[in-house]
Formats: sequence, structure tokens, C-alpha cells
Amino acid sequence: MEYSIDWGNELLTSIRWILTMFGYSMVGLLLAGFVLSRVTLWGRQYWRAAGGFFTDRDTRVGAWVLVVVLMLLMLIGVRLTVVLSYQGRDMFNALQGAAEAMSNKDGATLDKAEEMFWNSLWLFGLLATIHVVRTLIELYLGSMFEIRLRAFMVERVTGDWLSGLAFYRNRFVHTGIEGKDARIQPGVDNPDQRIEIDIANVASSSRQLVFGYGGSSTNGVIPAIITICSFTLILWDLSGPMDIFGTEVPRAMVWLVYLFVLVSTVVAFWLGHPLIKLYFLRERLAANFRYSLVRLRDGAEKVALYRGADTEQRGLLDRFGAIVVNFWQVVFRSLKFNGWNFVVGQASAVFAYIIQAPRFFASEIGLGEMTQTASAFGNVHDSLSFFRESYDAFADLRASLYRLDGLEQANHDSRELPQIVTIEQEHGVTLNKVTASTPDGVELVRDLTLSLHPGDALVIKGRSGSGKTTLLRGLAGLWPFVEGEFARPGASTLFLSQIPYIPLSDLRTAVSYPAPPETVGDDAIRAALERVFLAHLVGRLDEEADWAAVLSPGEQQRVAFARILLNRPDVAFLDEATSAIDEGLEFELYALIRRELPDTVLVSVSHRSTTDQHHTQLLELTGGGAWALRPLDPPPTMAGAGKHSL
Ligand SMILES: Nc1ncnc2c1ncn2[C@@H]1O[C@H](COP(=O)(O)OP(=O)(O)OP(=O)(O)O)[C@@H](O)[C@H]1O
Repeated sequence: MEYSIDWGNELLTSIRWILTMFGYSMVGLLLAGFVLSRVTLWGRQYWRAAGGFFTDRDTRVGAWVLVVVLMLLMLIGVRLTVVLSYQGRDMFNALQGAAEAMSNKDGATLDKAEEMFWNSLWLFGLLATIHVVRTLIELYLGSMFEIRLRAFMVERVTGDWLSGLAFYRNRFVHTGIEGKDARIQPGVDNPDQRIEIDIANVASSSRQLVFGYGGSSTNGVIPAIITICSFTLILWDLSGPMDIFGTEVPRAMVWLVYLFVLVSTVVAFWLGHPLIKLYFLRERLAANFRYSLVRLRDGAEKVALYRGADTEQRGLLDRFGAIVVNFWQVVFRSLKFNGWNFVVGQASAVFAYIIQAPRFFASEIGLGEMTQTASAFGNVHDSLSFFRESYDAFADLRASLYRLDGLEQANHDSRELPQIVTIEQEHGVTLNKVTASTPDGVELVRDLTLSLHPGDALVIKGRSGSGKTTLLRGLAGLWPFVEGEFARPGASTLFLSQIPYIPLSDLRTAVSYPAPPETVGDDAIRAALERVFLAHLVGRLDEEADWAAVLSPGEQQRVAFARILLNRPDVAFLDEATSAIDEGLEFELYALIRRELPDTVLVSVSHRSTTDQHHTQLLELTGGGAWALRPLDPPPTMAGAGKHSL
């Protein structure tokens, strides 16, 4: 009855082992990372999505420090499992020795066995304490790694999405959809899901699939490989020859473990494979259902006015019905998959004992060796199973990478789309041969050429669908189906849509948008609100609300005029900006703008004849790309405000 290893030197041996393995693991990780990021599609996509975290000046030091520390912690974890298996072996051998000493009435051996038993228990206390502390530190640092990687990716992907108007223009690019029924579809679906869920998934998978998670040393690629190697060596030492169908197989235990796991994995994969597709579908169906609920919430007033609740519920239940169908498909498939896994789990609990029993009863090995065999088998089995069990997590990661890459590609492509040539000039606006078309190539405006001087005001008219809004989109750089040149002062050009965008914020931010409120100041905001006849809102600047739902459309349009006063643009484009306001108020607002900003070039789109009086020129889109430009008589209030220039 001897100790299985030299415990006196074990600390040193373990440190040496950890450092050696650290070297191998880091080289392996870097090499595998390099090869995968060159050879595989998902590796390339991963590096594009997350590689910057490890190479950017601001993040790389922290990232690599965390990788190194997590790697060391993970190796300490694997080593602890190995050492604990020897501690267990000593403990059971001590018990067996004690039992034998009792039956032989051998007092000296009994004392030795008792001492060995208590020593191994003290050792267990020490190892268990290190294990708990290590696990907690790993959880903390692993979480830090995950959230830092996620924050980095969110900042990068949102920045990419928002730059160069990609968040708007990516509706005009075509993205392929993965899958059997691959087809081309315009635009990128659910960018919100990609930025929120897919990035979170990539960050947590990076942590879990590489380093493992939650204190188990068998649920990450690196810990799994090292555990398999370590415990295969232990099994190798513990296993003996076995007679299989008349042939003596040396080290039979090791081969049988691998055969057992191989067979169970192949069957499990065959049973579980359809789950990957079902999980993929589950995410999509859930996103669709959530989106329809959000749309109902956003359109609540309109739905309520139409009394559309019953139709809405039918639509919601239809979408939810698809979730239920998918749910049951997952359940039935999981019953088969988990049923097999449970059977394998139960069989694996006794497999090692069955194999070693003949050697135990032949007194070739002791109780300690028997239990260590079981724990070594369990570790090898769990680590090998990791690759099977994490297959769907890996498939999920691949799907997320594919979606993130699709978004980035669409962003890139949308920035490459044609745009009107924009030129800076000191004063006024010049359009040179501007042609705008629909996506189908139907010309809406052809070769439009005009110039406007400071103080000029142009009103654009034409029947519905003639292309007025599209022309403004083209000038704003949103519309890709446009050619020609657009010269305007570089400083500030403001485009106002029919109903202005109101961010979720306090009223101060909503009014000063897009300028940050601190650059404008509360006094100026209050004064602007009073001037656009919104004096009743002056005391509510601090109030946080969904102002788009609180303010009436007419009030929102007055907020847009307040923004013109606050931002003082050189050029302002107004697309039916007074459509929800009565004519009297419209007169006051236009007169206010012309008075306060006499040098601003105004371009309005309007159906109303009452807006004409505030403008100096009329551009009429007459269909098929044709247009006509003519001067308007200035109203008495505007006499001398602008100079005609045709
Ligand atoms: N995203 C789009 N995809 C395809 N066609 C579009 C798109 N946006 C606009 N169009 C088409 O371009 C044409 C011009 O539309 P636009 O909105 O510019 O007309 P409009 O003159 O402003 O109309 P209204 O007076 O009704 O506001 C219409 O036939 C419209 O259907």
C-alpha cells in the first residue's frame, strides 16, 4: 500500500507540467487560428468580425493578457482533475488496505492505512479549495473577456453600419441567403438581431468553445484535447491486456474507450443532426414573432382606429403557430437524441468497472486503481463527447458569423453604390445635369440644371409619384439611382422629411436634433419652441418620453421648424414639411424662417398652392423625366429677400 505518486514533489511537477502545456497550447492555438483563418470560410469570417480585438492598439494588450491568464487557469483546472484522480486512488487504496488489515488483524498496516486515508482527505481539502478559487477567478476573467470582445464588436459593427449611410442604403444591395433554397434578396434582414444576438453569440462562443466554461475542464476545445491526452496516459498505465474473441489485445481498456465513444458519437450525430436546422429556424421564427409584436406596438393607434385587433391577433397567432410546430419538432427530435445520450451516460458509468473487474478480482489492481480507471474513463469520455455535444453550438456560431459577415458585406457594398457627385461651394446651390430614376430604371427627372443663390427659395411640385421625394433623396446622397453634380456650401445642409425623426430622449435632445443639446443651450431651445408656437412645451425640456407618440403630427412638424432655427443651415430641404399644419400656421412658420434666416436657401416639396408665396422659383416635374422651372412673384413680406437666378 504505497502512495500512487510522489506528493512531496507534486507541486513542482504540476508547475512544470502546466508551463510545458501552456507552451504547447499557445503554439497550437496560434497555429490553428492562423490556419483556420486562412483555410476555412468561417475562420476568415471570424477573423474579420473579431480579429481587431486582438490586433487593435486599444484592445490588444488587454485581450492577450486575458487569453494568457485564461489559458493558465484552464491548464490549472485540467491538472487539478488529474491530481484529484490520484488523490482518489490513494484514498480508496487506503480504505482497501484498512479493510484487509482489519481482516488480517494487522495493527501496523491499519495505522498506516488510516494515516494514508486522512492525508489524502487533507489533500482533497487543499485541492478542492484551489479548485473553487480557480473556478471563481476563471468565471470572472472569462466574463471580462466575453464582455470586452462583445463591446469591441458592437462598437465596430454599429460604426460600420452607420458609416456612409449604409444603414439606409443597404436596402439597395443584394445579399445571398444561406441554405438549400439559396436565393438573392434585396436588403439585409434583421440587422438588429445580427448586432444584438449574433455578436453576443460570437463573444460567448469564443470564450466557451476555446477555454471551456463554468469550472469543468472538459467543455472547451483546448481543455478537452489536453484532458484526453492526460487521461489517456493514465488509462494506458492502468489498463492491461484483454482476451477478445481469442486474441489478446494489449492495453484493451484504452481502445475500448475510444471505440465506445466513437460508436456512441456516430449514433448521436445521426440522431441529433436535424436539431441544428430546427434551432436555426427557431431563432428566425422567434425574431419574426417579436418583430410583429413590436410593429403592433408602434402602429397601435392606427390599428386601434381601424379596429384591426382581430386581424392582428390572427396574424400573431399564425406566426406563433409556426413557433409551436417548431417547438414540437425540437421536442420529438430531442427525445431521440437525449434518450440515446442518457443510455450512453448510464452505460459509461459502469463501462470502466466492467472492463477492469476481471483484473480487480484477479488482484492485479486495487480498489484505488479501479476507481481511478472509472474517473479517467469518465474524463476521456466527456472530453471526446465535447466535440459531439458542441456541434450544434459550433453550427450556431457559424450561422452567426455568416449573418454578421453578410451585414458587413452589405454595408461595404452599399457604400460602393453610386451617389450624386457632391461639390462644395461657398454660397448657394447648383444642380448640374441631375438625373434620378426608379430602381427599375424609369427616369423621374432628366438632366435637371439650376442654381439658387443665398436667400432663394424653390418649391418643387408634381403629381403624386412623379419623383419629388426621390429627387431630394438623391441630393441627400441616399438614392443610388442618380447621376449628375450637386454643389452646395459644405457647412450645413438640412434635409427634413414629412414627419421629422424624433429620437427616444428628453425633449431638449429631440428639439435640437441632430445637434447635441449642450451645443445649443436651453435658452435657445426654449426661444425656438416659443417662436414655432410650442410655448406649452417650454417647461418640459427634461421630460423623457416617446415624443413621436406624444406630439401630434402638426406639433412634430413645428419641432422640425425649431430645428431649422437652431441649426441655422445654409440650405434646408423640406419635404411636405407643413402637410399637417393649417394654412395660417404654415404662413407664419415660413415667414419666420425667411425672416430669421434670410440667407438660407430653401427647397420645399409641396402639393399646396399656399406655399408658393414663400418661394422665388417653381420647379415642376411633369412626368417621364421632364421638368419646367419658372420664377414666382415674391409675396409682399418677402420683397427683396432673394434674388432670382435662372
Ligand atoms: N424604395 C423604392 N423602391 C422602388 N421604387 C420606389 C422606391 N421609392 C420610391 N419609388 C418609386 O419612385 C417613384 C417616385 O416616388 P416619390 O416618393 O419620389 O414620389 P413623390 O413625387 O414624392 O410622390 P408623393 O407626392 O406621393 O409624395 C414612385 O413611383 C415610387 O413608387
